Amino acid sequence: MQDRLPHEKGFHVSWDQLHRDARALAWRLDGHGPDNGNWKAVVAITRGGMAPAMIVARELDIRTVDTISVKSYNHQTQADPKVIKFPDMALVGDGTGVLIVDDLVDTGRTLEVVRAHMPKAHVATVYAKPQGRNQVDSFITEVSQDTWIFFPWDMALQYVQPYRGVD
Ligand SMILES: O=P(O)(O)OC[C@H]1O[C@H](OP(=O)(O)OP(=O)(O)O)[C@H](O)[C@@H]1O
Ligand SMILES: Nc1nc2[nH]cnc2c(=O)[nH]1
Ligand SMILES: [Mg+2]
Repeated sequence: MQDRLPHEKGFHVSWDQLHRDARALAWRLDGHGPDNGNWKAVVAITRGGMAPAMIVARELDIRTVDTISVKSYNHQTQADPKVIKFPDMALVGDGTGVLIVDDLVDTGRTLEVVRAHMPKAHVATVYAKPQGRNQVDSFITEVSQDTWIFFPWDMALQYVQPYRGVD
């Protein structure tokens, strides 16, 4: 058995796939906000949540978009998550009517920190791993805990050797 090829070592998400999955997330959330089905605002968890948050906000016609910046991973190694920039807390309050959007939940530690500041918000991610799934109210696709998800902003198209490579 050969070593796995680079494109087999994780779950690789294209821009197109991300767009479809973020739209599916918006479809799931549509009409479920607390104000006659409407949501008050979207808060993206930077940086990975920004692209999905933009797509969700566009689909649900939510014009108020803010960010919360959490720093935890250095490449694939996790440190203690820290909030380094808060959203406008006067706007988001306890989180009622607020959609918090991130690209994925892995261990759930990032969301644990974010939820502590907006306990009534609805948390939505596009992808979820089992360990962090309970931190999320809505998600689209689950992958196994040992899968690394590669996002389009972290990748480039490149040549790969065929399975039966030439010597
Ligand atoms: O559930 P957890 O184990 O806490 O991991 C999930 C978080 O990790 C990644 O962000 P990262 O901290 O790498 O920063 P980035 O979004 O700026 O790339 C991802 O975008 C989530 O926000
Ligand atoms: N890109 C990426 N960032 C992460 N942060 C925590 N888990 C992951 C993952 O699977 N992929
Ligand atoms: Mg992130």
